[in-house]
Amino acid sequence: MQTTMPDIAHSADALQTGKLDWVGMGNIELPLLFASKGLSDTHVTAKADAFVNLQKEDAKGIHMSRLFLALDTLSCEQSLTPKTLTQVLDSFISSHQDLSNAAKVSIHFELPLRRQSLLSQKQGWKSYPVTVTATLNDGVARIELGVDVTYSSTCPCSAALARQLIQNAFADKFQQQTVDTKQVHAWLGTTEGVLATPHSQRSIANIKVLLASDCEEFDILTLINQVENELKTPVQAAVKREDEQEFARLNGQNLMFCEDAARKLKALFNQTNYQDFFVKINHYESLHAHDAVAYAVKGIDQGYKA
Ligand SMILES: Nc1nc2c(ncn2[C@@H]2O[C@H](COP(=O)(O)OP(=O)(O)OP(=O)(O)O)[C@@H](O)[C@H]2O)c(=O)[nH]1
Repeated sequence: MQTTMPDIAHSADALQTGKLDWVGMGNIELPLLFASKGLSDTHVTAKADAFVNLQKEDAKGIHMSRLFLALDTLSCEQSLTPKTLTQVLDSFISSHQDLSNAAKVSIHFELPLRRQSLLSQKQGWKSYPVTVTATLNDGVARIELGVDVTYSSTCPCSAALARQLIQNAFADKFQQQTVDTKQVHAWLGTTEGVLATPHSQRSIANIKVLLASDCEEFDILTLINQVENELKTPVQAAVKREDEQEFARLNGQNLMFCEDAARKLKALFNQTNYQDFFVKINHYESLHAHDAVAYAVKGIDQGYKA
């Protein structure tokens, strides 16, 4: 004899009634094919958080399996694009008629990209943490793209202090009026000559941009290239000595406090078509045990808050 299975979400009373902002699942394992302009579709091992609101006050709960299965269709039958993401959200809501009128999905993954070395024409893999978040509220979709870009920042204050020590050492060493160029050249090549170096640190820019509402494809490559070209000192993949020397030059010519990095990216994003942007700069100090941090947003009404 076949018995009907209990369906608590439909039949049971809520212990306490009331609306909820978001209900769903976190950390869903989700292999995906990520599609983005200028890249071949890339298999990524993503984790997703999926939610709907619960606006029916006396409903026991939402139907988690319906969210899960909509994401599974995205994983098995489609690639991740703004359009398929919006379809997922549509399906979250259409499968929760009477219960929900808002849906949200957030997908995180590491995107491996081939990156060119600075001078030696070599290439290597570099992985970028990417987050795609989409919401659908009363039929209005909002898609944002987030990425963390790692770079090196050399302290301008430390560089000035180091230069002063070098000047003082030079004055001590070469007290005569005229100096022999060859002798100075050789001396500059010793650790006695350049007796101090400024400190620099691995730094991370957390970027979030709100895509234009008619955006049909992701363009993560342009976003990453824009940020790296602006900061000038991204962490490298393949490095030969000539690349390392160029990296040292770029660091010396692009000294920056966290304020400088935040202002540069703010100026950059103010010239783009993104509806809104959020920047958090983290300089993981090597001078201090704490971090230097700066935030910047576009500053529009109802937009990102710092
Ligand atoms: N709503 C809700 N479901 C949960 C929770 N934890 C686990 N689940 C389980 O998620 C499972 C899937 O729920 P449903 O989507 O309603 O499953 P179903 O009734 O087989 O699917 P439908 O026939 O489409 O309604 C159920 O077995 C729930 O017990 C929770 O905290 N809230």
